[in-house]
Amino acid sequence: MELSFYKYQGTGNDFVMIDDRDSNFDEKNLDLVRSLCDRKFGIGADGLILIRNHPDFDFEMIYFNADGSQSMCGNGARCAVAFSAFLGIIQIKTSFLAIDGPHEAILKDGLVELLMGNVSGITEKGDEYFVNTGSPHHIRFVDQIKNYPVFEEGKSVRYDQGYSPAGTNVNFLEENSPNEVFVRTYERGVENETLSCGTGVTAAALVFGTQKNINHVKIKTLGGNLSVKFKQNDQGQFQDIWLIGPAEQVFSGKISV
Ligand SMILES: N[C@@H](CCC[C@H](N)C(=O)O)C(=O)O
Repeated sequence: MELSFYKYQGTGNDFVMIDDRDSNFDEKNLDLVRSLCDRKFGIGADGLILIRNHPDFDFEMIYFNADGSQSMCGNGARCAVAFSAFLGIIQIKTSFLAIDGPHEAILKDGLVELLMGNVSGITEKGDEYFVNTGSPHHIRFVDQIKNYPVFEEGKSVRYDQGYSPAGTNVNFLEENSPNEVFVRTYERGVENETLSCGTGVTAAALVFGTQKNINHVKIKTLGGNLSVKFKQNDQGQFQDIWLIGPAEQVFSGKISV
């Protein structure tokens, strides 16, 4: 059988996208997800996304990491919005469902603005932090980030007993300026550093923005630039969190499965 697919990337976080409005893709077939994401034997991607119909939303995004596990994906959601516009499902604004609940998004100035779920707060872990932005994220500030051993240190925190059994994504941050931070992320489910992680840079922006007392943070990643805007209430909860950045189609094709 031949499967039609599209390949998207959002600041270098790359995804196999499948128009599954007919619900033909067997989402229990994790071997198929893994083989499609394989960079040697398949299409190659950090994750795979199914776009499905939903009675109450413009569409439903079903996201898988490259290893077949599931969580919320910020860059993947921005790509899903761009893909849904390409398919003609949406125009400028959308309301869609993801694993962590409903989201809104706007296509504006060639970028995708994604409304993230509310965040209950930041947990301090010594001089490091934990934030759940739909996916779990550990945050560590480092010096000389471009030379930092992200794979080794990220893997060590990801498998730390304190995060067992679910594990966590791990983000390393360095301040570039009072309103800009460089972020590198080790991603659970990819089990490697990715060029960018949307839920990760959102977590990073909430920590950095709180420290600097600002509510608009610019982010640089190895894969490009993003920004995050948010509001914080007196109880330390975050709302109106917008992740903003590019999402582009790279190629499309058919693969035998
Ligand atoms: N790349 C994603 C995050 C995907 C989920 C993560 N790997 C996890 O399993 O928690 C993003 O852009 O948010």
